[in-house]
Amino acid sequence: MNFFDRLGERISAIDSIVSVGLDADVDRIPDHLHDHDLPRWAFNRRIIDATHEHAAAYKPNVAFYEDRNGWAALEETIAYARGKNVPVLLDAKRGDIGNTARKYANLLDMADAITVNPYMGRDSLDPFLSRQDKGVFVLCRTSNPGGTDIQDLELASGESLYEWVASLADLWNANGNVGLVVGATTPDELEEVRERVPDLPFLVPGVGAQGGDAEAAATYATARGAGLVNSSRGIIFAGEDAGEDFHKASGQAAKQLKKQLNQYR
Ligand SMILES: O=C(O)c1cc(=O)[nH]c(=O)n1[C@@H]1O[C@H](COP(=O)(O)O)[C@@H](O)[C@H]1O
Repeated sequence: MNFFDRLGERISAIDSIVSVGLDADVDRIPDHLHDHDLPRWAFNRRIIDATHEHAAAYKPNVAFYEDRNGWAALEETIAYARGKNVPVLLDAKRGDIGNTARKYANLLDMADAITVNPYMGRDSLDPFLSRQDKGVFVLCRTSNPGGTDIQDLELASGESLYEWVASLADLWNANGNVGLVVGATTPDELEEVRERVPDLPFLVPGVGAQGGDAEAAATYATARGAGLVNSSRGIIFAGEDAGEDFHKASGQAAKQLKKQLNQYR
């Protein structure tokens, strides 16, 4: 089954478009977990137990696992999340020449979807796009302040680069497996991109810690029954000062975000 059909089923089943970002910053996980062999896995397991009823997807950002023991923690985390029937979107932002991209695309063997960077063009994404059963989220208008530096540049056609990327991604969607990443910190752009590509589901990061617009995020994220609004630090570190009970606050934060977003869907 196509990734977005599976995601749509998950969203309907739990009535939630929340993506829980598993950005397990080793410097912020509670002290008592540092006795474990894989502290990030111990942390994520508790977060998943506390949040899975509200999680349409989990989104581990690989940056938080790219060091010694990180990969083992990531593998355990992904297997556990998928074991709970929650799709896993690997936030890897890959994109390289075709020969290298072929190898990067092997990441999809362990996850349900991935984020990719379109800067190097179509051939750099082909190895991902050809995986018909997996989701491919193309960076379009990112949530960070520097998102304006390149993505907002006006092309000769009068449209901006991020608008052009949205249209290209639509062309690349022959397998029905392409989505876009559009940040919640730029609600006007979210609306514009949604008008331009009515059929592409969005991953909308930037609510919570980055202060993005939850109403706009929920209003524009969904297409073909699928779409995600992600919060990472706002959920997983909600109980940072609660010691051994840290995960309870994360469960509450995920539930709260679900309710907030559901007001606008
Ligand atoms: O691709 C992403 O997920 C992403 C794109 C973007 O434009 N902005 C953005 O914040 N992200 C990721 O989404 C997560 C946001 O984390 P919080 O700010 O803690 O909610 C991080 O993993 C970011 O790398």
